[in-house]
Amino acid sequence: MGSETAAAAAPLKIPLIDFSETAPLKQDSLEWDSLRSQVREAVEEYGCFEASFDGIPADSLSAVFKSVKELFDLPLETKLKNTSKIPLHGYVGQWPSLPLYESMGIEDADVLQKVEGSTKALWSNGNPAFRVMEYKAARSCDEVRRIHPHTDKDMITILYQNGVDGLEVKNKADGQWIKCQFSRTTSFIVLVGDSLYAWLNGRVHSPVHRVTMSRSETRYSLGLFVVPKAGYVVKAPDEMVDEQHPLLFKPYDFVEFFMFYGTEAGLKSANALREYCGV
Ligand SMILES: O=C(O)CCC(=O)C(=O)O
Ligand SMILES: [Fe+2]
Repeated sequence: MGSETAAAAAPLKIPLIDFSETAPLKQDSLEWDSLRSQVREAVEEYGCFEASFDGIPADSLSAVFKSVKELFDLPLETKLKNTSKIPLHGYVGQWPSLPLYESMGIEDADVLQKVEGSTKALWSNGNPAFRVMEYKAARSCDEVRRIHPHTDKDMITILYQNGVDGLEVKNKADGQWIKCQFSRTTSFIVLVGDSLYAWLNGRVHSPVHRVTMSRSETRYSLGLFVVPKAGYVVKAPDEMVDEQHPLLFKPYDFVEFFMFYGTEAGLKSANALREYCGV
């Protein structure tokens, strides 16, 4: 009885999946099957999971955040040199509704080429975009919203942070906000985006998430956003559509949809993808 009460009161957590022990993975091995089932269950029930992977040297991780801090410490006019017509690519900041938030999307920089090189094998139709984000420390300790609730529009997002928590994911089962406490310094958060949800015709969950912080420490996060290449049409394969899973979205060009998302109507919409091409 006592333990049942304790379990009921325990804060909700997103699933933790450990990729460290099994690297490099052998396809169709027992470990492969077990990880595949864990990932499948996590993306169906939560739309996200914490991926722990200890294969990255600690000095690389600290060097990345040192460079990210230097990047955001640059004068505003320098940061504004990296702008883009595509929403959320290039420099984003100085928004009156999010005064403590800045981000820098890196498209054609050397960093991206390195990222692309190592991910091409995994996502041959993909075009990963890399974005680094800064959430400045607040003067008061009150909870302050740093990013409004939203779903990601891409296929998959992989996030890493500098040890300062803030990401919250809305639980599919009961709508409660789950605070993502990275349980290890070698953890990443993997989130399903709307385009994977559309491509798999609703078989995975694309979770609403936000960033809220009360700590008076600056948070840095790194995001790898896996998006389809320009001109790629996201279309659910026939085998994803049946009586129990009627087609949810008409085929759409990802970049054209993303441009719609960046318009006033797209940003205001509670569900931009449904509004753009819902059946
Ligand atoms: O900084 C984070 O942890 C999340 C950022 C995010 O949700 C986004 O950029 O879409
Ligand atoms: Fe997001």
